[in-house]
Amino acid sequence: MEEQPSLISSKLFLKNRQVEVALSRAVLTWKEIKESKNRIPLIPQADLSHAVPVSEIVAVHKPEDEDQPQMRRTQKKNKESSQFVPYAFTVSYVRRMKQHQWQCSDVTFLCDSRGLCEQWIQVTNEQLSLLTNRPKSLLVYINPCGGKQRGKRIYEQKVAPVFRQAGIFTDVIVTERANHARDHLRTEANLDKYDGVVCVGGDGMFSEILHGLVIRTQRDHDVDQNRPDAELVSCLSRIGIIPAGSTDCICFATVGTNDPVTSALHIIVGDNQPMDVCSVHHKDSFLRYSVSLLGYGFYGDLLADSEKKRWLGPARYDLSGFKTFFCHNFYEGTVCFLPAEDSVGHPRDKLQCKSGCRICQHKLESKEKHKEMPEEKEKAGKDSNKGWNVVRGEFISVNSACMSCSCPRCPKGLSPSAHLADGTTDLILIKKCSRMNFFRHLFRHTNKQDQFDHSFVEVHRVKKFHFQPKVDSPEDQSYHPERTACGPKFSNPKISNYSTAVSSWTCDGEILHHAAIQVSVQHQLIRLFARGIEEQQ
Ligand SMILES: Nc1ncnc2c1ncn2[C@@H]1O[C@H](COP(=O)(O)OP(=O)(O)OP(=O)(O)O)[C@@H](O)[C@H]1O
Repeated sequence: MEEQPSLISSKLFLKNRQVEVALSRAVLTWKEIKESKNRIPLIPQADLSHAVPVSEIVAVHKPEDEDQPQMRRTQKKNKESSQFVPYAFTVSYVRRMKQHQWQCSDVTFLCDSRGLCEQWIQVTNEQLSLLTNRPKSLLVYINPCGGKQRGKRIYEQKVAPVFRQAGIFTDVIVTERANHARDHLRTEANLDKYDGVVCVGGDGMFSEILHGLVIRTQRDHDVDQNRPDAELVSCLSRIGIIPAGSTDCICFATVGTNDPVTSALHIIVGDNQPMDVCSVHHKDSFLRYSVSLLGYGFYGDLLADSEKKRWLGPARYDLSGFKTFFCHNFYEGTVCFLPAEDSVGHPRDKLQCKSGCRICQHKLESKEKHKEMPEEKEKAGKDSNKGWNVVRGEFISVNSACMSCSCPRCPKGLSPSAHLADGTTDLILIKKCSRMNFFRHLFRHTNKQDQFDHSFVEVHRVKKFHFQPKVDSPEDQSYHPERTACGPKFSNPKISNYSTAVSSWTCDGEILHHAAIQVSVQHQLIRLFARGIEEQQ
């Protein structure tokens, strides 16, 4: 990397040691200076040098600005060692720990003049003020009932102090009922006042924020969400997720860990991770948005059962998982899908979506090119019935993973190579097989073997898909699939007990009331305060 000129550099003290400290536009560095025994000039010790990118500095302040106990301890220590250098300033910065965890670390430098100390604070603050991607004010929604009901405590004890330190203004709303956050965002929230929205809770709470923001944006732009082919308008506000739920799958897949302080720091440094969203329709009416798992059959049954056991807390997923596995139901239906032919990736290519993902980037570039060629777009529109594939059969599970869906329970995820922002979803079809074979498939989610390498599993990277169960559920009775674009005709045998013939869809943990659905991927509809999973350093 090209070395940039220093904006300020001085010999300061760090604890009892003399250090050479320098700040450039890009990086703050400090190196210990040691006098060698034979008194040749001062020699910097490379192994004692540190470099912090300016973009990862949280704040700079005088130690007495701080009200935290940790800071008071630092001050006390400094007093003991600073009889000769009484002025100090502290730089708080992001420090990478193991497993993608970030911590806010402090380093306090001692100077022998007040003027020098103030100059350092001023020059560093000037550089921080140039980082325009950082949020200055945030609207925070806390679900006090999610996960182990610790959302409020997590926010107050771990997150609010770091936001305060970074000088972020916050308005906090503790929700009083389900859908409080969604309704507030949809109708009342003055979004112009904020640089982003923070969700303290689990995936269900995130889904509320997602719906509130997306619905509000479409309404503000007069977009009819009931039209499955409507081109939706991307949301301007970024969303930050402070994990405080039971699974926190979306936080884990976009940050790499479920740690509230790590998430708070990603918000402070103003990270920006675009994300695809699936819109789900039944006939011509909008049902829901999804960013992670849409699952019919196994996962739909599992979620429906676990909802009845909410009182069990996170353990409900294990219990319902066992029960659903032993029931071993399968469901007849037809899946039509439009493959993502322009995608450079494939669900089995083992190319994981990481920070700065090349595949998501490629898609964005080709979208920009496409925008410049309206006649091609028109042609594509006219041919919208072309290219659809049809699979009929009995399925244990039909899943669509818009992201890897990795979580602490399943670190590889349902589709390890799915991408956050490439405009596609991975459609996984698990056809009828023995219970033992299904177990083998599930077990491969926990080891290095390819979970898609079975004769009864198909996986496709798609832009759109439709599902029609063989038997209509009561909610679907008025649906006429003969009229859909991909046009397969379905018989409707009179089976009186539909509950054994039709499963339900789970859509990011919520149960849908229709089994016949149409799904479209909306490319980069939202943005998160995250950067995707970084390569381990
Ligand atoms: N004040 C509230 N009272 C009751 N329910 C609420 C309240 N605020 C939000 N909710 C609802 O609680 C549901 C569950 O919340 P959340 O997602 O935060 O936790 P979880 O379900 O335990 O975690 P996960 O979704 O990660 O498994 C959400 O669907 C949300 O709509």
